[in-house]
Amino acid sequence: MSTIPVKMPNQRYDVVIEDGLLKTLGDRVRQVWSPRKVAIITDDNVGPLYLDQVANELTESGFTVVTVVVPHGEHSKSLAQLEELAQQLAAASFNRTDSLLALGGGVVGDLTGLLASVYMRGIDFIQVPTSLLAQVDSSVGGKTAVDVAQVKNLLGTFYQPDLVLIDPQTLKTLPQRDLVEGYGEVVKAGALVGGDFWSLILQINSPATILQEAAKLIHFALDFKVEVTSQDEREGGQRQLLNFGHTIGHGVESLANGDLRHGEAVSLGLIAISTIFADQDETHEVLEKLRDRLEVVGLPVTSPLLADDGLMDKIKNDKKNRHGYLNVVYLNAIGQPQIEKISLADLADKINRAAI
Ligand SMILES: NC(=O)c1ccc[n+]([C@@H]2O[C@H](COP(=O)([O-])OP(=O)(O)OC[C@H]3O[C@@H](n4cnc5c(N)ncnc54)[C@H](O)[C@@H]3O)[C@@H](O)[C@H]2O)c1
Ligand SMILES: O=C(O)C(=O)C[C@@H](O)[C@H](O)[C@H](O)COP(=O)(O)O
Ligand SMILES: [Zn+2]
Repeated sequence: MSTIPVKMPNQRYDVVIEDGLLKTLGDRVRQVWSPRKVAIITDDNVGPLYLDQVANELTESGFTVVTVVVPHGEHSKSLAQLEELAQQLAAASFNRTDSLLALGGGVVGDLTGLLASVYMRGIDFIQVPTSLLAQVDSSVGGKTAVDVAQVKNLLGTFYQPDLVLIDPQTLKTLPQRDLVEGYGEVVKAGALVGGDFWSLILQINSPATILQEAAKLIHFALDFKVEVTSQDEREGGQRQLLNFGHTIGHGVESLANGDLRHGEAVSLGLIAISTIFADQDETHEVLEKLRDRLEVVGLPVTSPLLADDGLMDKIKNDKKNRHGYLNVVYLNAIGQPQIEKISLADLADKINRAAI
């Protein structure tokens, strides 16, 4: 068992990582919350696997449990779904003393976090991430969101959970495609950090090894994410590094309209941005190292969507767009990231010329 304390400017919370943690979830939650009504929000894949266990744990610890199951997949990160959930909470008479628990992947986490931040102007919530992506990235740091107008995360808030409970054992039921896509965010983080984290990534040669090394990967990724987000919650500076691969990645993810998982889109985005900046021996080496690590587990490194006429239209909606200029992240070497300001016109030109 290990606990990573997260100290935000106005709040602190713990990230607890432990095999089999779901079995003691009630006690853990009781350490941060008094008895109250709790809505567990999950999806229709995760629900049948873990909802009864989590609901029983909470009930036995004195909580009154309401359960809500949304359809799995990115399409549930929508305003319509958010409104439906708010109506369900209102129908169950939830008020400011009641709380939410997100049980699932990044979709459930982002949606539940946003709901918690706006329901009655803010109620408490806990993250119980069950996908690799959510365990290494989305459950920590407080970004919440839904997609609107086919723009990723267009509406969202910064809103921190009271607790993050990670049971790596849940990854055993994760389908292989979802395990591997989550690993796209791990490669992103490992390439930013370098050192021992990257050395571990060099040992991962198959989906099976991702699973074997999951606990270590979660620790490395979250140590980094906690450090960055606790110093720059609102993404004014270093937090922008976590968007490595996302400028073009989010563009292709939106174009794919649900056919690409987020981590797959990030994989494409990491290669695309690294190709654009591969103008010296060192940056060429970075590109080849990333390609090797992504390809070896079956992540996509090229897609016709990168040549789609609509790509720049999606990219211009990026939150990092300031008056036609974007801050993009690339690596001078593994572990040596750089944030670079570039005009949209220049980026469009580079994407066309790179022929990724
Ligand atoms: N807030 C953040 O900082 C942040 C960071 C990265 C990604 N995200 C967002 O996260 C989302 C992607 O998250 P994701 O990849 O977890 O997708 P997801 O939530 O759709 O989960 C992937 C699939 O795995 C299933 N699943 C999850 N856990 C399971 C388990 N233990 N056993 C069996 N099936 C399981 C889900 O039902 C789903 O079908 C995207 O919307 C992305 O934008 C947010
Ligand atoms: O936590 C962050 O900051 C990140 O950028 C992590 C990303 O992996 C994640 O996909 C995030 O949701 C992207 O946020 P956005 O602000 O680009 O929508
Ligand atoms: Zn991401």
